[in-house]
Amino acid sequence: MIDIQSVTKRYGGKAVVDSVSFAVPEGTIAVLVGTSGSGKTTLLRMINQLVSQDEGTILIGGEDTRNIPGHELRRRIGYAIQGHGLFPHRTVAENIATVPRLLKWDKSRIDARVAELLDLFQLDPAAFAARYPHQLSGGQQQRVGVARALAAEPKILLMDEPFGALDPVLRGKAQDELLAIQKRFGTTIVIVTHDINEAFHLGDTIAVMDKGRLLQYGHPIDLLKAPATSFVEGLVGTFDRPFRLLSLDTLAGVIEPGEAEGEPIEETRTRQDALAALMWSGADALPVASTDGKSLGRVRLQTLLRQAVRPQ
Ligand SMILES: Nc1ncnc2c1ncn2[C@@H]1O[C@H](COP(=O)(O)OP(=O)(O)OP(=O)(O)O)[C@@H](O)[C@H]1O
Repeated sequence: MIDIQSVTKRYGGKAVVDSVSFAVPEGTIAVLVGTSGSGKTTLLRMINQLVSQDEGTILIGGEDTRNIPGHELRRRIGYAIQGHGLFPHRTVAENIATVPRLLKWDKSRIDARVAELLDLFQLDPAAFAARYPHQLSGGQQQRVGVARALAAEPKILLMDEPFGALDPVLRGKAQDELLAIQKRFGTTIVIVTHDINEAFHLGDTIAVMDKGRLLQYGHPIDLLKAPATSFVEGLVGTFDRPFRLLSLDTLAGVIEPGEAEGEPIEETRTRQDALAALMWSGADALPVASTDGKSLGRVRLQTLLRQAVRPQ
């Protein structure tokens, strides 16, 4: 658990983070969104004490971060930034091994961890371990950046616009990779993004910042159901709300018995994906299949439309 209590940071007398409080439960993803200059990066960097707060307290697992030496804290907390920040004169393997080496892991453990992470990010160790960052594509560099942040198995991962430089297709893949990794390791993640779609896709909770203040913090459904201010309402998109709502859940829960014509849709896809497929095909029901291709029933347009109504 990361517990941020009334944290303030001032530059030149002006509060750029202004008495912000919220808690991120263990094993969940909190997304920070908001206007440019609203204090998101500053807040993120206070969690690992790259920036020290002027007021307030940040507790990690109940421990006040100011009582933990900065270098130790930053070894315990993974940090990935836009543009990945890889060391240009170190190989991919050496980059990923940075923190395990500082922690004096033995060589065989480091090698095994590097190989595991490269595999996990679908970078063949034989082809990539010995390359230098400039010999990788932007998307590959970004994955190495996240792999490096995860190398010492941190319980907490901070990410500042990690996918900002990726094209939409790679960005979607990187998001899904992150969700899979988070599920596997139970990592607690705080991620800054400008992309509200990314926030809804990744966030168990979303924190909306404006001018240093936290306007709202809650489950994505809370933001849709009861936006705290007109700024939040505008951010979640008045016209997009029903689609966002459908994007939060998979098809499990709306599958009905029966048959339907057409290409089956997998049960792990979102309800928004199913609505799009139904609209595109002009059908009023589609077959649903499990990931291994087993037929599970059908999803009906009418059922999905009922799910898109403003929650009470
Ligand atoms: N070291 C610093 N010295 C002075 N002012 C700073 C410093 N770091 C940040 N600021 C100011 O604090 C405010 C918040 O900056 P921050 O980078 O946290 O915002 P942000 O929400 O992450 O912005 P963006 O989305 O554009 O990255 C900005 O007005 C910025 O100019």
